[in-house]
Amino acid sequence: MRVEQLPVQTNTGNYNVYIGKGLRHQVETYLPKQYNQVFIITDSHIANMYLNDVVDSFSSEVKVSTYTVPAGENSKQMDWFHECHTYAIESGLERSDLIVALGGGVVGDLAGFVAATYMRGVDYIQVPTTILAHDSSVGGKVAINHPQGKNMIGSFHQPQAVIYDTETLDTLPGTEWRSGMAEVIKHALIADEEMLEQCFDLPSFDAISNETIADLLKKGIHIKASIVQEDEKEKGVRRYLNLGHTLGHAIEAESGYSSITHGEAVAIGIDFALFLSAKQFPEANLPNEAFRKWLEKHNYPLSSKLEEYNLDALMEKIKKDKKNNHQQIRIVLLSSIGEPTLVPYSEQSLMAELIEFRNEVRNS
Ligand SMILES: NC(=O)c1ccc[n+]([C@@H]2O[C@H](COP(=O)([O-])OP(=O)(O)OC[C@H]3O[C@@H](n4cnc5c(N)ncnc54)[C@H](O)[C@@H]3O)[C@@H](O)[C@H]2O)c1
Ligand SMILES: O=C(O)C(=O)C[C@@H](O)[C@H](O)[C@H](O)COP(=O)(O)O
Ligand SMILES: [Zn+2]
Repeated sequence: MRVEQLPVQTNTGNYNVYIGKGLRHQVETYLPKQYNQVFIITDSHIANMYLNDVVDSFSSEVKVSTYTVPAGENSKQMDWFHECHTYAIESGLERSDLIVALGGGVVGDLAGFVAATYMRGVDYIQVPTTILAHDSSVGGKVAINHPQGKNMIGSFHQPQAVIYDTETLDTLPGTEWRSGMAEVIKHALIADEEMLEQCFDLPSFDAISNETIADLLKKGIHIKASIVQEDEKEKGVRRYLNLGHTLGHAIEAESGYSSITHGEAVAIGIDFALFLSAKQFPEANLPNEAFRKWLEKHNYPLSSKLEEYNLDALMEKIKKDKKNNHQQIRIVLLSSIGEPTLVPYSEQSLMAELIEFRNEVRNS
């Protein structure tokens, strides 16, 4: 079995992303140092499938405790964050110990934020189990949601390692493939035209070979790591990783973090960003038609979802987006494939665009 190692170097820490089959059985082997105690945070779906494997991967000298939150985005909130802290204290977790985030982006963001704050910060590792987590496990953004906005309470806290067992993807449901592939194609759109063509040419997600998905995940991780290395705390180019997220996050918050996945919401947001990009950069050769076809081919919700939301309510959420500056809304657009840029909009002009976009989707 081939294990690949992708380095990530940031101002606050360097670490490796290990990617290969069966790595959940060897988690301890890939840790950069020894820990006396580890505290594994996971969710109720993953606990049934992979928790025992990860627990068993530690030698008997290491004390292992585990905590399981309900599966789903609603665990990325204050009550569960507090519960994790309570259980960590009761388990006797010390400052020199390790937190393990075993799961998708929800567990990764929650457990990462627990690690960033427990005793003012302890080490943690990411053990991702979803396609989407090729994005969330790298780069150190950790957070929980607020009813008024996505990831509103959080920190930057880099993991000590990312140990990505691609075998776990065998059990991932179709909806979660769809969610994760939206972040894969996002990485392609902002940085790699060849990868974008590869995404457009994919067969249905359940027919993608192990080699192809591993290749796409590595390309996505490489793009993400390069951007994070240049701008760890999102003062500049890291904002480009937010392509599709201005509208995407507003949709998620409006849905009460329940009826749509992160990636599906981001996919709608990317479609909107491409719509705006074509107007801002009329000379550019943008893949709007190909992207829309890709959404249709893979059954992403678009028109049905857009009809569900009140545009004024979405705008209220957009006005709280973290990229905004001096009350000005700023959206990531593409001036061409691989050339993202941040474009300011007034509330009025963006509302006019949202209305036009919804009409365009209705008529398409
Ligand atoms: N920190 C970042 O940089 C970053 C980047 C992208 C997304 N995110 C965040 O990630 C979250 C979404 O992550 P996600 O899409 O992984 O969702 P998730 O963690 O909720 O996982 C999706 C679902 O799949 C289940 N699951 C996970 N792995 C499985 C497996 N191998 N087999 C079967 N079922 C499995 C989970 O139990 C859950 O029900 C959002 O909160 C988003 O904001 C963070
Ligand atoms: O890592 C980043 O930076 C990203 O923007 C990646 C996004 O895919 C991810 O959803 C992230 O959590 C969004 O961060 P936020 O700061 O917009 O909440
Ligand atoms: Zn995202």
